[in-house]
Amino acid sequence: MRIDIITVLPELMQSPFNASILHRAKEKGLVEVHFHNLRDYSIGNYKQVDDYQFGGGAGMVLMIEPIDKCISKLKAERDYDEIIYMTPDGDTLTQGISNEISLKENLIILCGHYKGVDQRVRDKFVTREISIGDYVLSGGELAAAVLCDSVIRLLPGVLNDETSALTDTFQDNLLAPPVYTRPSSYKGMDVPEILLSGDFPKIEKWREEKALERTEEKRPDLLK
Ligand SMILES: C[S@@+](CC[C@H](N)C(=O)[O-])C[C@H]1O[C@@H](n2cnc3c(N)ncnc32)[C@H](O)[C@@H]1O
Repeated sequence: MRIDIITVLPELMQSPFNASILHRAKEKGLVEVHFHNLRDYSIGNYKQVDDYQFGGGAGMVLMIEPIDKCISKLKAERDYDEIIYMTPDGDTLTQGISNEISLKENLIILCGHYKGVDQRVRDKFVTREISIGDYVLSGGELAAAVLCDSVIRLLPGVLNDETSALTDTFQDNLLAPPVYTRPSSYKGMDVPEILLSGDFPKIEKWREEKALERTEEKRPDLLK
């Protein structure tokens, strides 16, 4: 998979991609992530990427021309499956959306800033709009990092044991069951005996029951 991220703050994006699973995925050549500084496509003597909004009002708007220049350059080099705009009024990110996007090959992710991007960018270039929740961030960078993390960990070969992602919360519309590790007893708190039994069919059944119990208790909406 290749991901091209367009941003006015590429420096904000470095660290999430240089640690842990995302870093490993890049090292293994399973994903390529490229950052494009929108300021490299700025226009005019003042190297502008944003301007006041028509009609007045507080907050600058990212202009269409630098974004058009950047996207056109990328599209001239390869085909993209999706051009995603991170925005609080997009579809709320779910595991299902991440699963679906993990099957794509080439993605552009556009990060907004200030009041967002000129609406014509959304009308003309963007194929999908994604929000990471009902709150407003200062820019799309952290949201893009969240989307990328949730997608990249699903790519074959990224996790040491691929079945791990399949047993995570939200896969199968269930929350994950509780997990424990050593020691089996700590200050009077014992790990459920079944997990120490070595009886894997029974352990599997116990996990299914606990996943269902937890979902009924915390997220009954998922069961509907
Ligand atoms: C300050 S916000 C702009 C909010 C916009 N004026 C509005 O009310 O919808 C700046 C940028 O942050 C990003 N952003 C903010 N909240 C987000 C969220 N919940 N999910 C995804 N992106 C978000 C978007 O790229 C947005 O263009």
